[in-house]
Amino acid sequence: MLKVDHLSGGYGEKNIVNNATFTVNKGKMLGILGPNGSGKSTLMKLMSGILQPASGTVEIDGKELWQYATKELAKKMAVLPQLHAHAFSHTVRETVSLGRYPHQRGWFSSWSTEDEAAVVEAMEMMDISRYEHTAIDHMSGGEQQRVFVAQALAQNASILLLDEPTNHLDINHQKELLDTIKRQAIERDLTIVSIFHDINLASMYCDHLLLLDQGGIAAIGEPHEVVKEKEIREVYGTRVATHPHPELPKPQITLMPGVDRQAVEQKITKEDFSVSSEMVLYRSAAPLKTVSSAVINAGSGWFTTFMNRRVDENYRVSDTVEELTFYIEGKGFKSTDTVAMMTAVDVGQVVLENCEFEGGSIVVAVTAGAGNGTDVSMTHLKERRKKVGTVNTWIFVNGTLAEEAFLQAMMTATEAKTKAFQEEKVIDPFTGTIATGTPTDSLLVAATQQGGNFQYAGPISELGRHIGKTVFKATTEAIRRYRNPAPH
Ligand SMILES: Nc1ncnc2c1ncn2[C@@H]1O[C@H](COP(=O)(O)OP(=O)(O)OP(=O)(O)O)[C@@H](O)[C@H]1O
Repeated sequence: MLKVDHLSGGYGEKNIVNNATFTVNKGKMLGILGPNGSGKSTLMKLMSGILQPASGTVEIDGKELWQYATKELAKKMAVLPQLHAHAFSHTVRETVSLGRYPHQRGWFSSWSTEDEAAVVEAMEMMDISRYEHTAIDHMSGGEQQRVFVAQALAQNASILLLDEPTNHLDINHQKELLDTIKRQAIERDLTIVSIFHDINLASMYCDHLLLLDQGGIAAIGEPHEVVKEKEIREVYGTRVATHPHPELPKPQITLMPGVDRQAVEQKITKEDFSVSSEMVLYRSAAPLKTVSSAVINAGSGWFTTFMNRRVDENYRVSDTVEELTFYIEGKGFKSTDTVAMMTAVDVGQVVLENCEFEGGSIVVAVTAGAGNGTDVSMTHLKERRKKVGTVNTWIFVNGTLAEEAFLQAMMTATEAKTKAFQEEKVIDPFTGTIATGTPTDSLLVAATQQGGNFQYAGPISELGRHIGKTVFKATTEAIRRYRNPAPH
């Protein structure tokens, strides 16, 4: 265990680090974050004993740093300093072997099988064995960095202090290095303290984070307690947005540029939509912020092309995404910039509605098939397919939506669709009750993110009221057209 208690110090009279108190337990990894000059390296130097503290203590396993003899301390603690352009002419193997010095009695006179095994293992872990005989001044910055990490690992200390270990490394080597270090922490119960400039990497790999601001601890805790928009903005002086990592319960940040988005001013109306027997298509002049359950590019993103494609009733392919991607590209659109849905319903019967209101307007497009009407409260049957039936609903908003407004718009639209099914008395053929939708319905909300601000889109908000009313109207009309198609 590493314990830092009321630690202050710096260079000469002036303290750079002020009153730092924290502990790092065995098997845990602490990330130190902070802007340039905030004192991260100085704190590390105080922790490793390179600098004498002005006050406070650093304890390893209950004993203060100064009570350890140099070699004894080196067996306990390995340090990876910030890498500078030094021109060593040692080979990789020689450099890594230097990590074994605390285990030597005389210089290399007592090279043991244990020393050899530690060096070989460290070189393998850092993927540098093939450069074993290369002089490190002939290697790239990233390769050199891996050599020095291998040297620290070869030391076999229970505490690792790392100053920007991912400096110079490409994304794959950053990941490989941090995976290795993290695995070491878990398997060998190592205590790791590492300085990071990359907040996202630190959040992903560290158990705890410490945010330094002008030598003082501005925040300490689990990543979700430290990586917060307000804290990061205050300490780094830059605007960020936080969002969850897709696979891990760790927050990530995205920088917000100081330069505004160069958006083309536009107002979407239903007259901009093209309808053919093959598809309903809308192409926007500028990317629209979109949330959808489409087949291609579901989830959230920014897109300019929106497609509702008609497929044959007997359309069956093994990979729908691949087939639809191919179709989109074949039509001359970019699949990375297109949100696409499919339906077996006659898309020529699409209902398009404009709705103007205070501060904005919306366009709603609905294609509906009611042959597979499903009562969601009674869906106990597995195979339900009867006839053609999918409701694809698009809502385009001329306005700026907050995150919650996107989700509320989807809820409001779903309720409006269900009400339309009720109004049109669409029956679930398997249960005989009124259907609430179909099993394959899709929904899309896209906004220009210009003009009026809409924080909410629930049923009593200005935007929600109009979404509810317009989606209900368009869906009832689409169901009527499905039942009683108008000639083209
Ligand atoms: N050897 C030194 N002698 C005197 N002052 C120093 C020395 N090293 C650093 N400083 C000062 O201490 C302050 C903190 O430096 P430190 O290197 O700890 O910051 P850091 O957070 O690691 O920065 P960076 O992100 O740029 O690496 C700086 O203002 C710096 O000028």
